[in-house]
Amino acid sequence: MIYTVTLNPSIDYVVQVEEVTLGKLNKIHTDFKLPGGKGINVSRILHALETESTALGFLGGFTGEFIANWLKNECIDTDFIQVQDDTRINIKLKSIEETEINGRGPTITNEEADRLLRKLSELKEDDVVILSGSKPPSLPEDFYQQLIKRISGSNATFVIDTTGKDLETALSYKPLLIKPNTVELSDLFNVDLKKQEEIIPYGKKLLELGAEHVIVSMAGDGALLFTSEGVFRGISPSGTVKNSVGAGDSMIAGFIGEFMKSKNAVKAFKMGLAAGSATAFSDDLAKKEDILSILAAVQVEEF
Ligand SMILES: Nc1ncnc2c1ncn2[C@@H]1O[C@H](COP(=O)(O)OP(=O)(O)OP(=O)(O)O)[C@@H](O)[C@H]1O
Ligand SMILES: O=P(O)(O)OC[C@@]1(O)O[C@H](CO)[C@@H](O)[C@@H]1O
Repeated sequence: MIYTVTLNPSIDYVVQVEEVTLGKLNKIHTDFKLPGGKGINVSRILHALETESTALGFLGGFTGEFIANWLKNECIDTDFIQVQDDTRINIKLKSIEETEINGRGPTITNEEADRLLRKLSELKEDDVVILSGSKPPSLPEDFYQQLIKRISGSNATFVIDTTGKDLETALSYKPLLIKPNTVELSDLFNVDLKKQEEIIPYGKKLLELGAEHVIVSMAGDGALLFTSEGVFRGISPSGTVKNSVGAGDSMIAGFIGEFMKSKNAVKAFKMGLAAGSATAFSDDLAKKEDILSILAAVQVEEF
């Protein structure tokens, strides 16, 4: 079974404003609301690709209800811990450039946090848990580590898509996949990585530190896959970018959905690249037909 964990879900409030002027009244051209949060996005793409998962994490208030209803309508299995405080609203402002304003997230009480920890003590060996996104600040600093210990204690595997210390600490527990983007990788090693050649030694280092597969995503420039078999470069197909929010989550879902079936990392990487680009070319997350039509155009070569 695949589980996704979103500690800090959101309503993504997507607003289009022709030109934003700070300090003035700006009128919205179009707007819409989507369920957001990285693990939830992964569950939605997995479902689009006909791989079922259960979405876990914390949801609260009217905003949490919006997300729960949306996922129910999409027939996605969920088992969220209900919290007292409201789930956050993240603003995705589309203008000449894309600007994101993300909330800090609700207060999670110790009792609510414990309920999630207990849930993750009941896993089976062949379960995979995808841990994605930021933590609300009220959770303990080492909360991801506490979750990973439970997962590893059940001999289940995990994927982690987060940043900084949480990502660094997770490596020694041998994640099946990590997917930093270029900025996140640069931050992790306190360097400024720009070219693909510069990224290679750091991707390899992440394998040495414990990750089984590493994808370094580079938005429109594609991605690099690092495995014990070698390093592979994936080229993104070109298209009209509508919304890059969730492209990284789609890439993880594409990879894991395919890897769970074939155990073939290069084949899974191709599906990840297709799902990432298909989402970048869609208003919401990609649909199955968009992903499959892009898959044929995805190119992967050994680096
Ligand atoms: N502009 C684009 N054109 C084509 N493909 C894209 C574009 N942006 C993203 N993708 C695809 O999606 C993958 C993941 O995108 P990106 O590197 O932006 O991840 P991310 O930073 O984790 O994104 P996010 O946090 O917005 O979900 C890329 O490696 C690429 O395959
Ligand atoms: O604050 P986090 O958890 O790092 O990121 C949250 C978020 O920006 O990530 C998703 C896209 O990847 C969005 O749906 C959501 O708003």
